[in-house]
Amino acid sequence: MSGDVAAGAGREPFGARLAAAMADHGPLCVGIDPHPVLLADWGLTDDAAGLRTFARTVLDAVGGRVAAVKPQSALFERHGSAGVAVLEEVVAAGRETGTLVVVDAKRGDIGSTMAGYADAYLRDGSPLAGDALTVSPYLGFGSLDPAVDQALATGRGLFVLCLTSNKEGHEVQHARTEDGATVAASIAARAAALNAGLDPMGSIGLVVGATVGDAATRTGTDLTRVNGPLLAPGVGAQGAGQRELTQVFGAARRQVLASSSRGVLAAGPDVAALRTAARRAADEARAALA
Ligand SMILES: O=C(O)c1cc(=O)[nH]c(=O)n1[C@@H]1O[C@H](COP(=O)(O)O)[C@@H](O)[C@H]1O
Repeated sequence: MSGDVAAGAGREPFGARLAAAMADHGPLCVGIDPHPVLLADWGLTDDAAGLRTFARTVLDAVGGRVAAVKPQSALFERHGSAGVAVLEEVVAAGRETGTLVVVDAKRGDIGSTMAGYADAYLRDGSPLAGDALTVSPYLGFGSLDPAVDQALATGRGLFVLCLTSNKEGHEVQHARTEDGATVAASIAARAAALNAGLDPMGSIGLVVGATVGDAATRTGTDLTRVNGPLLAPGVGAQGAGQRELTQVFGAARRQVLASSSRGVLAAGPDVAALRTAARRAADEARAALA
């Protein structure tokens, strides 16, 4: 495994593609999270047909206009194979719009099983393979090796959970490892090693919630050395805004891809209103992270 494996299928590495998309459209990822309550608000049924209309509406509004979209797998899986089939359609349709697709499935397992997830979410030709996948390193960062290898070989990316936006995350992420470093700091250091020397940035990103306050400082997590994208959920519905983005990321802010789901989706189902909400969120993120 190394950080400079050539991208497969002639595709530029994810880190380079994301850097270009963020420069073009602003540092915003719009989450496609079809919560039951949102489906009801939009006048849609809580079934596969409702999911399809919901996701297509979001893509009509923001496809080709934002840096990335992030379908939340759990909310498609709720409907079993019919929901997963819609997720596959969303991945394909999102990629056709030219917007990068981050599949938010937070996968993590022992290495041999992780290879299966890597095939499912990161292999060329797999119907669930977007441009990047969220993964969980809490079975040990090395357990993610199959996903790292597959991502780097196919020009895809990973977002590894590091300092998550939920209030319980500190129980694990602030704990200390055998060498005395915090779990979060050691995860960031492993990502940094994989991204070292890559320009404009590597493809192994981290998830650092915009809600975590000064957790990076308190855990000794040096985000400025990661040289990879920092996905920052928590913007909007979880309470983070421009001030939090600036405070949490400091000197690492140029690597940040702010992520908002309900904060944008609440403007639906009107396509123009969704587009305006996404534009506003992207402009705010750009200003906060400039
Ligand atoms: O990996 C994620 O995207 C993620 C990590 C994290 O620490 N916190 C977090 O909220 N998320 C996801 O980001 C989305 C947040 O949605 P909103 O709170 O509606 O903006 C959900 O799909 C979450 O699962």
